[in-house]
Amino acid sequence: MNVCVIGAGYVGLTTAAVLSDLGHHVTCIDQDTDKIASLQNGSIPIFEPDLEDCVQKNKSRLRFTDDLSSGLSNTEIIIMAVGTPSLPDGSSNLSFLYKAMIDVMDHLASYKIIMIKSTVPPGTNAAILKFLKEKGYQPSLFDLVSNPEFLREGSALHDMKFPDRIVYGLAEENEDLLGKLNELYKGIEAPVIVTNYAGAELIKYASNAFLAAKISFINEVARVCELFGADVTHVAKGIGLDARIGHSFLQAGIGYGGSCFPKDLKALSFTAKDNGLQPLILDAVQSVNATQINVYFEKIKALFPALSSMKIAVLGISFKPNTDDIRESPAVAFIKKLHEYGCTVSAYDPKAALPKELSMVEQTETPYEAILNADLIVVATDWKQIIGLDWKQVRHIMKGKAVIDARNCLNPALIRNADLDYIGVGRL
Ligand SMILES: NC(=O)c1ccc[n+]([C@@H]2O[C@H](COP(=O)([O-])OP(=O)(O)OC[C@H]3O[C@@H](n4cnc5c(N)ncnc54)[C@H](O)[C@@H]3O)[C@@H](O)[C@H]2O)c1
Ligand SMILES: O=c1ccn([C@@H]2O[C@H](COP(=O)(O)OP(=O)(O)O[C@H]3O[C@H](CO)[C@@H](O)[C@H](O)[C@H]3O)[C@@H](O)[C@H]2O)c(=O)[nH]1
Repeated sequence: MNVCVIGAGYVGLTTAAVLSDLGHHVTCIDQDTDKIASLQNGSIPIFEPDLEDCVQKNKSRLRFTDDLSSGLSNTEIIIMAVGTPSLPDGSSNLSFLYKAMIDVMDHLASYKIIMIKSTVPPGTNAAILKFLKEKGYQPSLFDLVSNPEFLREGSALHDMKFPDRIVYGLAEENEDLLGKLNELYKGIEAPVIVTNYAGAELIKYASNAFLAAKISFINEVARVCELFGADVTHVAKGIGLDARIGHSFLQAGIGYGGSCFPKDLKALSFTAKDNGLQPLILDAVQSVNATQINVYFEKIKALFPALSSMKIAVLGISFKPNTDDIRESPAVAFIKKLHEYGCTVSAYDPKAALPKELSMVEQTETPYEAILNADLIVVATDWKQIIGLDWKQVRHIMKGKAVIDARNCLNPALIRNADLDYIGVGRL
């Protein structure tokens, strides 16, 4: 099939790469001319494992352009993967999506399937359909499908090739349309859920909210563990063995970040309130997350009264391992907090860079440079390169002895064996 993907971000690029790998001819369009120029030169603007290889492998079927009209010709399916970031009030900024929809509709000369892969609050697909009809675009020229995406950064290609489910939200039952959609994803084995627009939109939001709830739950349990001298990793293992609960998303730490959970929780909460419902659990999940960094910070302050005059090595900048994405990264928030408190911070990450607003903070090429003469270390992102450091060497070059495991990713015995002090939250 000929497919067009609008938006060359994490989701757009992954979608384009995977669909071309399935044998489709894909045009990926972005309004960011620099991004497109770099893609046309074979350079992938983000770090995502396997993405570059997949793009390279399928380059005969994959094209990047900023020219919508050339990109849309001969296309059967158009996939919207533009950003839907938070507005200051917590609602979703849908302006990129509306603009992209209008641009596409203005170029439509024959029937197309338009799929919205961007994450949008319940009610959005129906509102867009109504908006397009009111604008006078011919309903016979297009079908609008909600097709939320569940990939994780750091394992995006794998997640899209082996999804837990494929979800289609439709305006009404339509066997021909479903046939085309199944052709698009032919080669991907997954249960297919067909529902209405709001159902599809809510499957996406409820999934993210549930996963975020598991994280905030275990983070709150870690705080309780701290009171009673229990190890939260033992508790997580113990509860996770109950098949009804499961082990995943029970790693306590400095909280969830990234481009999705924070914004999607805010947007779902906003949408509920906007429609007269007080979302008690969603708000509690966010409150625990928003205060989790403070829990670590207060603990460090209590242990080290001279904190503000100390040199601190923060290992990890990205919001999670295997990505260079720093959107809503708890590591970045931690670095900011330490810097504002007066500490001298030296940060390291295998792939991510500090944001411009923290340009006064030193970022080193290697973890050992950051650690050199540090009074204490904060492990803020659980990269395997950081977990696997030579901790005896670390002890040798740092000034102090304390290692704060803000991701519960280290083996305390290994750290203590290196004559270092292991400090977690809810850890023995
Ligand atoms: N990042 C993830 O892990 C992930 C996973 C699942 C779903 N999502 C959802 O997918 C959507 C995209 O997320 P992302 O992380 O890829 O975003 P992103 O910010 O990385 O990329 C969005 C891209 O869209 C482009 N764009 C914006 N308006 C455009 C227009 N009118 N025409 C052409 N291009 C335009 C931007 O230039 C940008 O390159 C969001 O709704 C997000 O919530 C993201
Ligand atoms: O036990 C855990 C698991 C995760 N996290 C943190 O939670 C955040 C999100 O992690 P993850 O879900 O792995 O990353 P994302 O790439 O943001 O993916 C989420 O958000 C995407 C965008 O909506 C969805 O598509 C995915 O299904 C969903 O997992 C990160 O800061 C992690 O460090 C924890 O603190 N503890």
